Amino acid sequence: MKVIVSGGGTGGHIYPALALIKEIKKREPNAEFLYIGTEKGLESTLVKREDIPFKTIDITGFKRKFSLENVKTIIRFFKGVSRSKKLIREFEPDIVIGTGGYVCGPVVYAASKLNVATIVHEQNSVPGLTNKFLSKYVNKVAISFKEAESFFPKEKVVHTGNPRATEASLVEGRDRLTDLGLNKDKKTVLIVGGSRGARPINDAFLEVLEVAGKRDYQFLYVTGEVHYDTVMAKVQEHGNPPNIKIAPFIHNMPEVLKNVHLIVARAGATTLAEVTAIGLPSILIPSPYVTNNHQEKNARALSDNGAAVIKLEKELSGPILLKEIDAILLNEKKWEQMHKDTLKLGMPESGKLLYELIKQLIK
Ligand SMILES: CC(=O)N[C@H]1[C@@H](OP(=O)(O)OP(=O)(O)OC[C@H]2O[C@@H](n3ccc(=O)[nH]c3=O)[C@H](O)[C@@H]2O)O[C@H](CO)[C@@H](O)[C@@H]1O
Repeated sequence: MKVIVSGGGTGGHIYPALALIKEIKKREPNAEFLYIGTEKGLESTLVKREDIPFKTIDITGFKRKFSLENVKTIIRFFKGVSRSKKLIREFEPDIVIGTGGYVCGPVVYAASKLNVATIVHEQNSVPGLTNKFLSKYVNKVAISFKEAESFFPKEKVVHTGNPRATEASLVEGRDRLTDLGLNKDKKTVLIVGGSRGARPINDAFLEVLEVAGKRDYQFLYVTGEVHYDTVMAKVQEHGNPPNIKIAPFIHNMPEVLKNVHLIVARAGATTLAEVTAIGLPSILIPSPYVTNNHQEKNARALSDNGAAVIKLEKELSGPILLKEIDAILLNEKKWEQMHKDTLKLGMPESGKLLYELIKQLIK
């Protein structure tokens, strides 16, 4: 099988693509892949770490308001389509799969025009602009939340879930805490603001750093690459508590998720696919800066089922965050209930479902 995958910008679009590649490789070791991304996006770092051929196109996002930038974006889009057609003709894929982010727009569109089988994978409960546009041209739309169904042509929608759920559920639970300077026998809270970090979450936690430093449990605090130096400076000022370890970014996050007891995070859809796959209780602070407030809707799908506690950014403060962490981590019964309710929402079979959809289209 020959597959082109395209998705990028942030981890939430890239990791599902990488997880899908892993899933196909597991079943068809001779399968060949080409990943198309942008040079500037996070995908250029993440995909290059894997042994996957990577090519780029030059494209920017579309602004919702009218602007001169949008005219340039349209020109870049058509240039991207023509470069994508070239790459597709050279590689001769059986299928082209887009996992969101604006880079997959020209790639998947070009494939549909060349009559190559196409799928877009939507991670969120409310789709982004690119996937909505592409849904008119593709053969199938694979969704992760049932709530996304109504945004797409009904006959094309298949509820596969997010292949990263499979990766998270299958990963070995080797001890990553010791590697990170933590105690593997203590309860651990992971604080992470999505693939690029989130300043409001960082600020809230920094407010209570000294109190948190006296807790019996410990923290793995992932700041995001761009915020790392600022946070580190503040942590040093507060005496660098030994039960709090700071990292800018974590590679192979599913391994770490298996080692922690609670996650405080944004409500990015791929993170949620991972936590539900393994039943990890969460405190979610949806980003209010995303299209159609989709993170809050992602988060509600969990909290409405007892799987997560939501704190909106406007009601977030350090003491409130620590109180919510205590309420879950120090109450076995509550933790157990959240664990069970979270697990019920998981779709660890997602990788297989998406693989089967691909096979159906290319047979
Ligand atoms: C600001 C923005 O537009 N965010 C969107 C973006 O978020 P973002 O890229 O933050 O998406 P997610 O939270 O869904 O996924 C992050 C991914 O990165 C991984 N990870 C994260 C931190 C780290 O240190 N190491 C690591 O590997 C996580 O395990 C996960 O696999 O894509 C998501 C999926 O479409 C959307 O739901 C989000 O709304």
